[in-house]
Amino acid sequence: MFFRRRASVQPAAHSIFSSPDAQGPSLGSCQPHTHIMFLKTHKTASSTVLNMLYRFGEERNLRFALPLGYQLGYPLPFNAHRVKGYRGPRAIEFHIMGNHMRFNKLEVEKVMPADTFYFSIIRDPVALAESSFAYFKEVAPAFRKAKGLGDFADDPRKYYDPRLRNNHYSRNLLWFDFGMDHNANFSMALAQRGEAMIRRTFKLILVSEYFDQSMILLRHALCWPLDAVVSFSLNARQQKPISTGGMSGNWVGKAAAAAAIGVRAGYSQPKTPPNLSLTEDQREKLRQWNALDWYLYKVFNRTFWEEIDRFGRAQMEQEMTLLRMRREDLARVCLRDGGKPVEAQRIRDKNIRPYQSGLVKILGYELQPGLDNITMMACLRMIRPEIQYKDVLDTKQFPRVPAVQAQSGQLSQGLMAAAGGTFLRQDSSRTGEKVVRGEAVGRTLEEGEKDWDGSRLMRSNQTDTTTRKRKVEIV
Ligand SMILES: Nc1ncnc2c1ncn2[C@@H]1O[C@H](COP(=O)(O)OS(=O)(=O)O)[C@@H](OP(=O)(O)O)[C@H]1O
Repeated sequence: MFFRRRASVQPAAHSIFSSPDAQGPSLGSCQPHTHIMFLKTHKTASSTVLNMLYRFGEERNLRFALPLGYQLGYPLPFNAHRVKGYRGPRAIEFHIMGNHMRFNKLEVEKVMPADTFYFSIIRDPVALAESSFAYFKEVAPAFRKAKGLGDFADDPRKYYDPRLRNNHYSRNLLWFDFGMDHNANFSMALAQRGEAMIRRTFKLILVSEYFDQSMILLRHALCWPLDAVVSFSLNARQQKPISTGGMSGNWVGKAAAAAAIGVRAGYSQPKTPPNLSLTEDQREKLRQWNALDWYLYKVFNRTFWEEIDRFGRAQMEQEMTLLRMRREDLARVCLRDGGKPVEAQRIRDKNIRPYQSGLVKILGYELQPGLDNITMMACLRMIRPEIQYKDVLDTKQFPRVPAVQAQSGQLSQGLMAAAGGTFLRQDSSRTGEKVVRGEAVGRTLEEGEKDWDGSRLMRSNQTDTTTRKRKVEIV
């Protein structure tokens, strides 16, 4: 039985979110899809897409198939037991699944209903490599050893060892995320088999470079109101080099900064920004190195434009105009400084600072001051970074029992510092190192066995009786 209630926060009558523009052009008599699986590929604008799913689901009290940590077992192939609250294949209880995973269809089908709409997003492998190099430079050994992306592109095999953990970020990352062997030699037969596998499952493949067109196709496929697909770009990289010195030059994560707790040696040292410049020859070499991804990009890009032709180019133009106007209107209302993304340490509200990775700054937003409560909440949803948003949803889906923690006194020192209703969770599951500040929790954790990546799995006394393990990651 699905859990459905009226949205807890309705836009106020005078709020921009309740204006007729929020609905967008008519979609006819279709019913909005609420069973959705989004394969969150890396460095493809997937955090922006996930934010929309989070908002849509939260506003309608839909249930998310959330990870125990921040990713669904990634980079291991997905296993249904990675979903918090999973109670076996016959208990289908989730509406939306969208956190990072390495796709594994049979396991996903244990969690999601049969009528689930599957979609994903891809990006040009050269642009994806730039983003991945900047973000995972310190995490993927192949990138770490290279001076710049150009050096890597010139001779990837000099840097690449397929046996080393996290090197998947440096080769055919899309192919890997779709659950296939990213080290396989390219052949047309193999590429076509992979393509066919994706087509069998995924009803829509969006293209990051055509984000607005993607949103219009998505809105029509899901039968969603316009506002549900209006977004501000999240997880964007600052394009200019970072300054050095002080916190501004080496921002290390909000909880780490706030709590001054251990970060990996050297992480707080000033860093030279990575050299991402590429010659045309190097770009071509990257396409060859990522030949499986390049194949996927070409074939699904073609399909994407065929879909737009079926949709109608003129109608696409009209709807994109409305989408962009709406985004500008919402930015004017919601965002400070005319909506420009800002460096994390300039964001006064620490709870909405984006997680930082690699040698570049990841930008976020500040809310316009003085908003009424309802508008403020709706605006906040649009800019809340992925990690913090997952924590909010987790707390809603799994309300915590404060008494348990107080009674047990079993809190693992250094792993969680519960004070004043907050705790620090150290998470290496997503990219390598990460420290996240969460809201009040009332659960007891005991140290358990180690997970595949060396991070610890914790036994958890939580209200959800079926989920026994909770990952608490060590920096
Ligand atoms: N709306 C929109 N349109 C186009 N591109 C966008 C959009 N939103 C985010 N981005 C860019 O996507 C990159 C981040 O991707 P992800 O969120 O998938 O990264 S992650 O894997 O979750 O870390 C990151 O790319 P780079 O800036 O090149 O690193 C973002 O700028």
